[in-house]
Amino acid sequence: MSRGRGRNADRSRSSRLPESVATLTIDRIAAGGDGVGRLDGLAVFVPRTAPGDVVQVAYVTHARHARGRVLQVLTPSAARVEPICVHYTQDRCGGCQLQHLNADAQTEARRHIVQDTVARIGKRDIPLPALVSDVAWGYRSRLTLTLLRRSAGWVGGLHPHDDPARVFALETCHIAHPALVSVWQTLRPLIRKGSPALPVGETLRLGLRLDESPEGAEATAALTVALVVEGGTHWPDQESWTVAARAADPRISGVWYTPTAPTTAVRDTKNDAAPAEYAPQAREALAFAQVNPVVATALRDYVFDAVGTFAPTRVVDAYAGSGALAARLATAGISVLAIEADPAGAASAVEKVQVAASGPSASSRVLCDLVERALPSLGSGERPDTVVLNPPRRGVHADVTTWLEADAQHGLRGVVYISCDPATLARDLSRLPSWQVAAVQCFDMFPQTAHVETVCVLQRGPR
Ligand SMILES: C[S@@+](CC[C@H](N)C(=O)[O-])C[C@H]1O[C@@H](n2cnc3c(N)ncnc32)[C@H](O)[C@@H]1O
Repeated sequence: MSRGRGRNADRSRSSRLPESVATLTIDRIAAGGDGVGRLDGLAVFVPRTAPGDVVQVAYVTHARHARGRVLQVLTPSAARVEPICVHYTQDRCGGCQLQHLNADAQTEARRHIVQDTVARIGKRDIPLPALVSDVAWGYRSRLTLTLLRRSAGWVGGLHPHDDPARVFALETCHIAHPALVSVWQTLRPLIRKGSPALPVGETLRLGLRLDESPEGAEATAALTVALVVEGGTHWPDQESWTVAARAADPRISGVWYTPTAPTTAVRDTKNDAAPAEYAPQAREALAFAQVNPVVATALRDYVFDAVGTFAPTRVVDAYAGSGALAARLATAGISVLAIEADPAGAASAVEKVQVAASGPSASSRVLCDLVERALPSLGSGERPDTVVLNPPRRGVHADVTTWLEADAQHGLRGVVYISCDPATLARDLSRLPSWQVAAVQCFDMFPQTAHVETVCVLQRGPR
């Protein structure tokens, strides 16, 4: 996250600073997906390069590193392949970072990103993690586009990696499920025309989300797609727009609208204090379904087994989403406390856990609260022996790591941390000196990108 902000700040500074030109060899892929080479010890980050490339670059030096752009590939790496998406080359689409690398090179890049980041930020040495992979294309069950108002109508698309203020018109996306792409192609004329009107505003986000996991669906033709429109102040024409959209494509199951800056009040179930404010980022409420359902199933199995290694009787499932793991643990006879801040997610978790809990897991329950507030206020009889953490990209609040470190938690035997951002995982590990990494495994949830999902199993002991 911080690296993303850093890159944007670098980008705007770079546009004002003079460039130098040099030839360099790319050694590795850094977190974020840029290739890195060295010039007299100075690390130069160059997007869209491959380990082994010899490139001529124009670069700008910042405090402790430099950022470059390729002028010419002098000797291409053997790991290079021709990207299959026209937007990757023609529009420099920022959605994928590694389409120009073959599958093996992508796998190595993601494994090393995790290992290097944990060493650099977390100050821990871990073995090079294995990566569980499945399909490389058409895997995304969600597609989020930016809509920009034009003099007449709207343009909808994604941002170039080197110009986040610009939006190019998206025609296709090879990592999104074909049903999403096909619904988007049907919707484009309606959006371009701007009638019926979209919400009142200049910039909107449009999310397309498969209602059902493609695994479970008989065929792509049977899939339906929910639309989530975000931004603007209000949407007087929502009803007529919805009618027009569904007439254009009957696969659209519904249209949800959230004006700019959604904020949800979180009920303090403990002491009835004034509700805390919880602002779901990037509409986390609608993100319960994993982006890549096939790999998500492998990940859930791994997490379930990892929890089992601690022979738990009482588990906290923190950042529980809609409660799939909590319900599975309760079905296995484990008493679970699921904590989820989003009221819609928590409500869905309540339904699942109620059905699953019986016998030894009958005391299972769901708390709609912030994890950083709920954990420190657990009573002594409620303390878990195992904790699952599955936070959003920003990682866990410092109060959570403080709680995991506290002496009072000595009954706690294991932590299973699921992370979609190696940098925040590494930061959180650096705050957990009394926990050692017992196992680490990566999941290829986002092929063609530099993103990777990591599960880190922690047990008590010197690091
Ligand atoms: C990465 S998702 C994980 C969801 C779920 N465990 C799963 O596997 O699908 C993170 C979840 O944490 C919730 N969340 C974010 N910040 C939170 C906080 N501070 N306290 C409690 N829940 C939070 C989000 O609403 C979201 O459901």
